[in-house]
Amino acid sequence: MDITFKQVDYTYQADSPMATLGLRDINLHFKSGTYNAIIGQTGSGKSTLLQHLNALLIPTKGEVVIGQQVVTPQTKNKELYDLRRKVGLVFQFPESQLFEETVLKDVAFAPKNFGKSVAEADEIARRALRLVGIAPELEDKMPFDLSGGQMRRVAIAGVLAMEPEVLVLDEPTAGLDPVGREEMMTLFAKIQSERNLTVILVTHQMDDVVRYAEQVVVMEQGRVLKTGQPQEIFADIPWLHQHNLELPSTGRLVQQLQQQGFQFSQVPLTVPELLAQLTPQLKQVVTYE
Ligand SMILES: Nc1ncnc2c1ncn2[C@@H]1O[C@H](COP(=O)(O)OP(=O)(O)OP(=O)(O)O)[C@@H](O)[C@H]1O
Repeated sequence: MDITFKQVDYTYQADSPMATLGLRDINLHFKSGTYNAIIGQTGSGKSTLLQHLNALLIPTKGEVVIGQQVVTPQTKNKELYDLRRKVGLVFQFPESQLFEETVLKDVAFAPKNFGKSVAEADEIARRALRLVGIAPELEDKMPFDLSGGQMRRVAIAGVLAMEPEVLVLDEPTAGLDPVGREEMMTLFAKIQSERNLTVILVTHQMDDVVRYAEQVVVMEQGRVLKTGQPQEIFADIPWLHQHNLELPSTGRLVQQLQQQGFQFSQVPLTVPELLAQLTPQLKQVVTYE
């Protein structure tokens, strides 16, 4: 599903003395089936923007077009039922929202709620559980008897069981160890390609942005500062510093190598790119010595 923001403002507590502008003049396009990342400092508006993707918040000015659905300040809640089914939102620490007495019931809750029979909903739930790597023998356990990583997978299966076309991920690997993070990110990439989903990921992990995102959106103070491919966003190290944005790990290494006199025509974003530029220079050093 294509998603377009047209001149969107969002004001918290509009028409009150406490009014705070959360988003200002957002113009953005997320192409159907692509993997997008949103980055920016704390308070830059990332979560506010995400909540517009399934109309948890609706713009106070402008419009958001999600597939066929146009959401404007006048849109009524009852018009948004279909949209909410098509856009799955994985919040930070989604496991905190598990509530049913068994794993299977928890995952089957959404499809039942959206009108499927019990048998159909259970079948959809089992498919989603297999996709996230939860074995059949865990289906009858209480969610809270599982490990933290398994609970998170169950919560994600609950979102996938809605069979969404768009998957919105708000720091989905927060609190996981490096192995758990890697597994989770690989899982999202697999789901995206298998189900041809549009993915929109908010993260502070720049290595994940470089590895997975086709488009990166940089936010600052409620505005979009820049959009582009990772190569365009991470090419300018002084610009990243100026806006307090982290570098991917290769970027940090490149900085140290530059201080030692090594030169890079463009900032390498992956280890193979780094090696391709570094190896000839290392050979020269060895030759001179
Ligand atoms: N419920 C709220 N009421 C009033 N202001 C809010 C509310 N939620 C967020 N804001 C304000 O809106 C702005 C954008 O906040 P938002 O949470 O979208 O940023 P963020 O980039 O997601 O931050 P973080 O990385 O910490 O999650 C901030 O100035 C914030 O203080």
